[in-house]
Amino acid sequence: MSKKPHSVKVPTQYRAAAKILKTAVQQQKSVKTLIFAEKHARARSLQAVLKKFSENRVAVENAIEKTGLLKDNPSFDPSLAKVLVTELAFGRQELNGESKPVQTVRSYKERLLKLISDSGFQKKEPNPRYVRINTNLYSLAEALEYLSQENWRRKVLPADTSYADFLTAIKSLEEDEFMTDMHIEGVLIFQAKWANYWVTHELVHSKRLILQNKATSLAAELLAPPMGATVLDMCAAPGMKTLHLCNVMQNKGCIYSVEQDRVRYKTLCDITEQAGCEIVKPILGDALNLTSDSYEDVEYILVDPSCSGSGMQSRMTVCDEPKDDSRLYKLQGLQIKILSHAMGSFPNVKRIAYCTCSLWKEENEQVVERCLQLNPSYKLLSCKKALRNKWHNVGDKDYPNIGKNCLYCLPDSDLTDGIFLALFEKRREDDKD
Ligand SMILES: C[S@@+](CC[C@H](N)C(=O)[O-])C[C@H]1O[C@@H](n2cnc3c(N)ncnc32)[C@H](O)[C@@H]1O
Repeated sequence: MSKKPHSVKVPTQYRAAAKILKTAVQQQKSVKTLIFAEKHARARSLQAVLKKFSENRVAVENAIEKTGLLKDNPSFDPSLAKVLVTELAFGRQELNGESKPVQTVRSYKERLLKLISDSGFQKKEPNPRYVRINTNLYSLAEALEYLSQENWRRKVLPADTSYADFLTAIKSLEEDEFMTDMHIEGVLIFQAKWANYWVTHELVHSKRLILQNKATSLAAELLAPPMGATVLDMCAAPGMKTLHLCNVMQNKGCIYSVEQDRVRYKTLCDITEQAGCEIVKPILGDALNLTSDSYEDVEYILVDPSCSGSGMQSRMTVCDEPKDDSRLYKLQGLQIKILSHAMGSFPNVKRIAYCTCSLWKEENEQVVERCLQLNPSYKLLSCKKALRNKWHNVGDKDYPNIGKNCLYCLPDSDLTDGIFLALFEKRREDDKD
């Protein structure tokens, strides 16, 4: 009796990507976390194809539906179809092997590509690559000297440039050009095409340069603790803002950096040590348990609590993400608890910065509103004024006296990740408002 021939297997890489996609959609899990857990030798190529799918999801899903690929082939795994069509249209533009699913997608190639090009689908231009100088280890002068030696051209704008003109200048950066940021000293801006170039750069490995989005660098910039100050970072890991605070304070003073998650605490310790932070005291524990007995000297506090992350541009969205009210409600409760604890527990505090990488009002304006009600000894400062009015996006005007003082970074208009920021100051006895 003749043996049934073995069917040709789908290459592991496509199967692994499809499995991740399926789990991410069905279990609402983060693609990045799933890739990390996969321990697949080719994590990079998995990441590449899934990122391409996330960027071109509408076009891929539309083309699959209109060609009838899944209807004609009912046993075809829809996640695998999405991976293969993405690779064919937006990735390597060819498929490996002779497995049945690969052959099927190849047979639809012309129709798929025509539908995608006819749809006029325009991929959103990615935002620029921001690189921040870690002044613990490297100076602005050294960085500029290095870039000039490497033939990068610095695009310099006049000192009175408006914010709108600054944004236009970023959009028209040439391939070999870079700019320095108009709000945060030591933030360098490159075309998005250099994103991966910097990931593997020696200056980044040695922590002299830090890959940190401009939006998240605004928190330490606006809190602005002076040299020698005592600062409490209540939600600190992995430590990006602790490190920036350390730079703002020129590595002089004291930063208590609190993190409750043991694994993330270890990362916080490693990063701050490698980055040359001499004033950081990492603390493993719940920030809600800190009392003024041990932290009476705290003058400045950063509150950057866990949030929905809805503003993060590096997240890979692989399906429609409806607003999850019950999750937001829980997060809001924790955010109010932590910010209110910051306001109520430390007698010598002068300023507090609250930030989230969420664009939901529930985690932003509503938290600020509630904490001001609970802690009337604090008032809001205008973030826009602190940026010399060179800013466009503020909070929602439906929150009187709150919205206008808060700040949003919005991906499409500010060319950054999406974040929210509020800055509080302790009232003096004679303060009216
Ligand atoms: C948004 S992340 C902070 C990012 C960090 N500020 C940075 O810039 O790298 C929030 C962190 O706060 C931690 N966290 C949440 N609630 C906490 C609490 N009550 N006490 C201490 N850490 C907390 C979480 O484990 C998480 O690592």
